[in-house]
Amino acid sequence: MNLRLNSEYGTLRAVLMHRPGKEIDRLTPYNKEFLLFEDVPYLEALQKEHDAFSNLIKESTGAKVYQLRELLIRVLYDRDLLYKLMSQALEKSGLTHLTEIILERYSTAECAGLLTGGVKIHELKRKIPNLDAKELMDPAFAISPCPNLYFQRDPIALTPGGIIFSSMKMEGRQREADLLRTIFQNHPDFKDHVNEVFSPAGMKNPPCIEGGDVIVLSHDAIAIGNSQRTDSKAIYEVAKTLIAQGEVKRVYEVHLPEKRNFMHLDTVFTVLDENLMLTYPDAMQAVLQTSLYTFKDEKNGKVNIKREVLKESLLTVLEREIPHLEILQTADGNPDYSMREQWFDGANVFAIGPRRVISYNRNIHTNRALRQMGVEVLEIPSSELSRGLGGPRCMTMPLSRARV
Ligand SMILES: NC(=O)NCCC[C@H](N)C(=O)O
Repeated sequence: MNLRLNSEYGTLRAVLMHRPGKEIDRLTPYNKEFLLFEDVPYLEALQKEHDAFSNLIKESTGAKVYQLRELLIRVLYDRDLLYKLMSQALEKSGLTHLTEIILERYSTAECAGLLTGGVKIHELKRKIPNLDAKELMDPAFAISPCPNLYFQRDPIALTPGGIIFSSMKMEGRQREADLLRTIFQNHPDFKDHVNEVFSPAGMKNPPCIEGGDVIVLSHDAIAIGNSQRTDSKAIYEVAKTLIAQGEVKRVYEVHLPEKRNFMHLDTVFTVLDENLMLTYPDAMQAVLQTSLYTFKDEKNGKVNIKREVLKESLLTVLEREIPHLEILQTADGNPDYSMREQWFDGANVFAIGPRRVISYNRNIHTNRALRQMGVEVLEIPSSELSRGLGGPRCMTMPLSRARV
């Protein structure tokens, strides 16, 4: 498998997803904000909705759906990797000294469960009666849960030049990136196909970047949101690597306001075909500025890039990049409905092929507008899935698409 993507809409061949589990049941009214949820979902219903989504992908495309849990268990059979991930996970609570005993008492599959679903002190005490963690209260987390793990778009990103390992801004999501990096660098299906464009591993204070901010625009260009989650410094590093490789000629840095509903670039637009985009109309106005990185020169074998601040609106920039671009607005531009539907990720549909998308059923006005434009819209239930403030694109990490 060639872990590179040259479009957002080539027919889907393989995708990575995570069926939500125990980690969702860790959410309470008191920790939901820290853990980046708008509400406390009902796990069983959430799983049913997620199953409907993954089954629909399989039925409509025949694509292989990888499940994160299975990939994780496979790599954790390597004891050294398991040790490393477990002790990293215990660092925040100051309990790294428990790594060895946890590995002794829990099976590999159970350890995968601890790494994704988290574990509390009193739960550990049931398995390890004389647990040495007196300084911590029983209800405290020894390992914090990863309830956002079903948003597989964010811990990595695939570009035409290879893979970006995210460095996640919010504390509640940072461990997700460690899990994904470990899987891709070690799983036999992937490890020999990793061409690293960016990784925070080994950096002291890595700049942040999240997959939801990375969008392939055309054969020559990608856009990266400078957002609540992604820093300018990381965009510069990614642009330098991609342009030096020659896989991408232009990298656009799109400055978004730091607002919860614009958290990533893919919450404000998605690409549905060579020249069709779905956008949230307010976001087009809200974009503060767009900058462009291109090749500058090569000195002593090192490629330098240049950055120019573009004076036009984002719309003009996109229209220049994508000839004959058609823009469809969420809820067909109706100001009330588009605001409502963008909150439930109306602009965040998942393209499974050119002009073929999967969308939340609740976004009825956007879905109608898509159909009127000739786009095939497959719908999934969304009462619970949407409570995490992410949509179908956010929940999927395409690993292979037909080249376009
Ligand atoms: N690409 C995306 O927009 N992903 C959605 C992430 C939602 C998650 N609750 C978060 O706040 O990070």
